[in-house]
Amino acid sequence: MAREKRPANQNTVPTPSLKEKFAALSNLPRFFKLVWQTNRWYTILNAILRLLRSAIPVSMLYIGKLIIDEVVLLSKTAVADQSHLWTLVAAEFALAIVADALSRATTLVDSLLGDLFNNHTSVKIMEHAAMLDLDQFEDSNFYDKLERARQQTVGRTILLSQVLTQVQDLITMVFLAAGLMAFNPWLILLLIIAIVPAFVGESYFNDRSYALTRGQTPERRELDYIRYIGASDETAKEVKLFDLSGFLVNRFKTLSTKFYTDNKKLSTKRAGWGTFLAFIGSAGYYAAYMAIIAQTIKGSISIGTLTFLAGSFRQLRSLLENILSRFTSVSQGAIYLRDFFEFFEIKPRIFTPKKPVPFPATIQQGFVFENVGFKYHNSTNWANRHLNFTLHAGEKLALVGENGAGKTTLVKLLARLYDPSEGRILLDGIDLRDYDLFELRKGIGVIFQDYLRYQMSFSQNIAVGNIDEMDNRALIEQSAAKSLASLLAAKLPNKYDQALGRRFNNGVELSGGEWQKVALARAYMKDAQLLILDEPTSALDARAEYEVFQRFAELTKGKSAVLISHRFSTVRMADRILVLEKGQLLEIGSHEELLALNGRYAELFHLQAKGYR
Ligand SMILES: Nc1ncnc2c1ncn2[C@@H]1O[C@H](COP(=O)(O)OP(=O)(O)OP(=O)(O)O)[C@@H](O)[C@H]1O
Repeated sequence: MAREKRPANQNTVPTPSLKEKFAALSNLPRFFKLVWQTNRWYTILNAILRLLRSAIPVSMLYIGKLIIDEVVLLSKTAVADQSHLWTLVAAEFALAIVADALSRATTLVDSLLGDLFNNHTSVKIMEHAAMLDLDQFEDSNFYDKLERARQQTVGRTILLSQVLTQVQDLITMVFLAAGLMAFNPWLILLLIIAIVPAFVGESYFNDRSYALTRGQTPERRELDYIRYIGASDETAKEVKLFDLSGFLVNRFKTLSTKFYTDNKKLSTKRAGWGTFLAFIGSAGYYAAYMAIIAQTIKGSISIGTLTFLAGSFRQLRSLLENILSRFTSVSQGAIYLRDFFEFFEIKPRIFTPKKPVPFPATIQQGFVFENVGFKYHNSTNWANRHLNFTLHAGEKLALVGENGAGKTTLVKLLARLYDPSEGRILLDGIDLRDYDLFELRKGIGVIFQDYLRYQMSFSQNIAVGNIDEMDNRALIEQSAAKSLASLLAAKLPNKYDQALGRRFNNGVELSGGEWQKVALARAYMKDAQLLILDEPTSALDARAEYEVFQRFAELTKGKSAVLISHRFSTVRMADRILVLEKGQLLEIGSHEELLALNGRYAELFHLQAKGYR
């Protein structure tokens, strides 16, 4: 998409044209559909309340006119019956009460509907984001879009009431204009002349501020990020030891000062022009006022009509001003809506085919890599290339290679977090892409080296391995026993219900190796056909690692497994070892075979063994 390639810099974000703004209004029906879906009863109630409110101003003005005319009449003549006058006053009083009640009811319904809308769209964003691919999350353009969509959920609540108020004001204006036309049509013309300059000014400055905010999205993300690393439990240790706070504060100051200066420049200019244009508007109003006064003196209209016309003119002027300036913010809101809906248009590229093959209950042959190559979308280098090998059913395969050799990428391809850029991966003779994605992910258990340390309870930290079994305490305890995490649970004050991490009250922090045992238990939560452990034991002490792998071999008998480790004491327990270099397969075979080959594996093995001698 051309828009995505545009560097998000304030100077390069063009201001939307009037045509673009009108075009953006076409997003409103879709927006209202979303509002309707949020809560149809509140939407209907809101419409009724606003319709009633729009008739109030003209009715008030008209009753006011009748009251004044009646007072003048009573003061000039000797009529004693004042009942008509008091009826009118009572009517105006009743109307004032109704107006106030309607206004409060509208505010209430607006805010309730707004809150519900906020929740509804936040959930939709979370659901949609969960469907998207890993590589989409690794794209900064995508993040900008996600960020803007998130901002929309709050901003759209305002848009909602703005659009509704706009409609209400338009109807009010029709009522008032009809009254004005009945007495003095040319006043409408004067009104328009008084309003247009202010509108043009508003519109210009709103556009500039939209462009400014939109252009600042990447920097705002950076600002949030700096704020987060500057003060969070996860980063505090490094920030202190490396004494980063000065560096972070400086970066924060630079960015925030730039925002402040940019915004200040615009706001100051806006205030200056706003004052001048408002002056033109006031001059128009007083010209009309003088004309009406002159007519009253001449006797061609009554004093009541004078107050009615002056009131109508004043109200129309502020209504028109509001409507016109609101038009700019509504249309800009509608342009933001485009960002919001565009986010929902991002479709995952990795999905279940229309007629998926069910994932095998027991893998028969295994996984076959046929000339598999993969390149990250933001990289020109191949992370994996020309991979040809078979992971047999029930086989334990270890991946060995230097940092960046492509081991993690290979297992991500197995779990279909990415699809190969070239070649294919077959499972029991069928392309991985033909299987049901959900079943595939259920059938494969993966623990990555950068597994998450959830700030949740001990049992929940294990249950995330198979969230459907969250309440199955027996299974959680069994899994913990398998990974040796159960010994740890026994020592915690609240056992399996112990909150982990320091973020929330009474949380207990674990050591790196202890966290790994907890994460490892996740792998045992499901009866996976293929288990992938990406350096899951790097933080374990030597004895614990030995025990973990002994158990792992026993517990996963008959199941396929892929292990990534830099420790050869672990690696040699595998049936076969695959040595990767620069993304390509260099050697494959059992520990003994590779030693006999005397190639890279043998070299690395002896290198490590020497270190222990
Ligand atoms: N998300 C990504 N986007 C772009 N390039 C990536 C991404 N992840 C990894 N790479 C690159 O792909 C190559 C292979 O990375 P990979 O993580 O698979 O290596 P690895 O063998 O698992 O390394 P390590 O032993 O350090 O964990 C590296 O050159 C790395 O820079």
